[in-house]
Formats: sequence, structure tokens, C-alpha cells
Amino acid sequence: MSTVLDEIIVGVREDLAERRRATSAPDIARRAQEAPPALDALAAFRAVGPVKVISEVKRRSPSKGDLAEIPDPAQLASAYQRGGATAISVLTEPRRFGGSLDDLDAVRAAVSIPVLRKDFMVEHYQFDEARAHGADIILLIVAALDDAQLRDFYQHATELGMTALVETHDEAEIDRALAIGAQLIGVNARNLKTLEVDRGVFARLASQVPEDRVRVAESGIRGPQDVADYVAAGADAVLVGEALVTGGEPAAAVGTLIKGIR
Ligand SMILES: O=C(O)c1ccccc1NCC(=O)[C@H](O)[C@H](O)COP(=O)(O)O
Repeated sequence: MSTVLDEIIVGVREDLAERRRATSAPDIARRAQEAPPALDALAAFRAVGPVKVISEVKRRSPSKGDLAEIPDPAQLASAYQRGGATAISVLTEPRRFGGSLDDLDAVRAAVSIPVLRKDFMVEHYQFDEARAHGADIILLIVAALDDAQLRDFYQHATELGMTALVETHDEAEIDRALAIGAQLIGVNARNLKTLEVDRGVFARLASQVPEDRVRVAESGIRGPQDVADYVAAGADAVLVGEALVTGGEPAAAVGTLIKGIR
């Protein structure tokens, strides 16, 4: 039986085939090489200081439907940066999340901090595309990739100068992330096959990730108490979407998560 993740990837592949007809693979690879160098995201996450927040530009989702209109993603991302975000996550998948590469361009132009292209990466083309559009970080979802793809994509992202956020959801996926040498490891509270959210997953898995890696707790964060709980369980960074796009003034919302004001 196909899962939510499988269904998303069917659409991702269809859209990708269309973009490839408009811009050839050699062309996008050339544009990736010509782009200004990627920012050092790992250095940003490893800097001394409070918990790092990756703030997401998220219009809608398979689990929650419409979340926010976001007519001006550049303005939202600038506010996130003002509020103290360490990086901006831009969902570029159009069908289920209402995102686009135009959003990535707009955010890249608006902020000076690392930008994550958050999408479902299944072909080299998307990595070149991410770099060509200014991404510094890309997402590798372990559940969506076999070991050969994981290793190959990790290497390709690294060769392009980008940092891979390697996303896991269980013990076996952490082992697979560690086997490719992942430095930035996400633990998603959301099971992408069923959409169930279990904030306890991070606390269960965190000790399996060596302390020299950057541990990112992803999804389901409702406010400062959840961030504090994740930090207590070993998180260096959190990735937050819904709570920020629905939480009122975005700069203040990010600041509240970092400072723990209730
Ligand atoms: O958000 C979803 O419903 C979703 C469903 C299937 C695949 C991915 C999905 N979300 C992508 C994300 O990783 C989240 O947007 C991100 O972690 C932030 O989550 P949240 O703070 O819960 O909005």
C-alpha cells in the first residue's frame, strides 16, 4: 500500500520532468556552478549561543491543509532573520505545500543567513537546481532513499558546497545517516508515511547521535516549552513551520522560541 510520502514523491517526479523539459540538466548544472558559493551552514549551527531555530516558510501541508497565505515570503524570511533565526527553510514543493522555486529565489535575495531548500530530493537535477537558486542546505529524507542514493546524493550536495540535513525518524534511519557521515541530523517527530506526530521520538533517538553532530528536532513544535523540552533532550536546533506561520508577528515569534518566554 502506498504511503503519504510515496504519493508526494509521485507528484514531485512529475513536476521535475516538466522543469527538466524547460531547463536541461547540463544547463541547470552550469547555473549551479555559476551561483555565488553556499554559506557555511554547519558553522552557523555550531556557533556558541542558545538553541538555533530553522524557521520555515510553509503555506499548507498534507497534515493540516491551509496554514497561511504568505503573499511575500521575502518579508516573512526577513522577519525570521530579525527575530534571530539561524536558517530559513523554504518548502518548494507546489502541490501539497504551495511552495515554489520563486519562493526560494525571493528568500535567498532577502536574507543573509543559510537557506534550506526543503523538498523531496530524488534526482541530482534537484540538487543543481537548489544551488542554482541559492540554497545552502538541502534535505535528504532517509525514509525516501536507499543507501546508494543516500550516499550519492550526500556526496553530490557536498561537491556543490551545500550542507545536507539528513532527516530520520527511527533507530535504523539514524544508523544509515551516521553511515554516510552526516553532520547535520534531523529527527522528525512527524512520521511522513502516516503523518502521526510523536514529540517523544527525538528524546528516544538523540543519544544515538554522537555529540559532535548537530542534532535538529523537527516538527510539531507548539511553543517555547516544546523547544525547552527538545533542548533538554539534546537538541542543538529546532525546525519550526506551523507555529511560526500561524503565531502572529514572526520576528517576535522566533524570539520567543529562542528566549523561552512564555
Ligand atoms: O507538514 C506535513 O504535514 C508534512 C507531511 C508530509 C511530509 C512532510 C511534511 N512536512 C514537512 C516538514 O518537515 C515540516 O514542514 C517541518 O518539519 C515543520 O513542521 P511543523 O513545525 O510541524 O509545521
